[in-house]
Amino acid sequence: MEPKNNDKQIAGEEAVKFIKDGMTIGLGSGSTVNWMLKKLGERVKEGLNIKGIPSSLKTERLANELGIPLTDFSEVAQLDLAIDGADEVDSRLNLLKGGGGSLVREKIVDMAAKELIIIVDRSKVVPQLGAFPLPVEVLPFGWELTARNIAKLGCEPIIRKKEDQVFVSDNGNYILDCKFSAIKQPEILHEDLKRIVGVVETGLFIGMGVKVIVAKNGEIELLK
Ligand SMILES: O=C[C@H](O)[C@H](O)[C@H](O)COP(=O)(O)O
Repeated sequence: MEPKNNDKQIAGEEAVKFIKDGMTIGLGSGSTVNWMLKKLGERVKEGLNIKGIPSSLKTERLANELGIPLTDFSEVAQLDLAIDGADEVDSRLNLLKGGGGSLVREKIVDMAAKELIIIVDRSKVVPQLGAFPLPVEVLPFGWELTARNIAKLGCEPIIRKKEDQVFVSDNGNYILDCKFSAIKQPEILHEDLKRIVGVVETGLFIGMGVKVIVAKNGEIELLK
């Protein structure tokens, strides 16, 4: 059996086949996207003419190292394509994202794209979202109160930490990882969370009409 990392690489590299000359591309975040960026960097060196908008500072750094030209929303109103990873994909192709803490910028970038391709290994495909704790980005001010209000929706929010320090997102905010027993109605949960003052965005990406490239044991499957 191929190691899982290889499947991330296979899914990432497959997505680059959808990138055409002249496109403006949303560049997602995470380890699977990093494989896509490496392949895209090679294509750019060979002469492919594209511009990307990164969805995180990490992606921006890697894209710069790889020589991928970048732009931003002061110059671009709509992206031709966005390519992003996910932590879970359900049977209706709803997504749970934000394991790396990049959910807000990812949602802005992904929603600005005419087409969104999600790249995952098979372990991310689940019948129902929610085994992975749902990342919710919140304002630092009063985050404890925001967390108590979120808890009323049926979860125990945990403040995300990195090396014993509170994790701070690219936007200067905190992330609450919210473990619900199951997320049966993601649309409703997303709306309920967004009504809580202090919540910036949730990691639920619902009904975005995505194509999903799934790699399993070296084989590719396309879900849409
Ligand atoms: O905030 C991070 C993003 O939503 C990632 O796209 C997601 O966590 C998947 O990451 P990976 O490809 O590393 O599993």
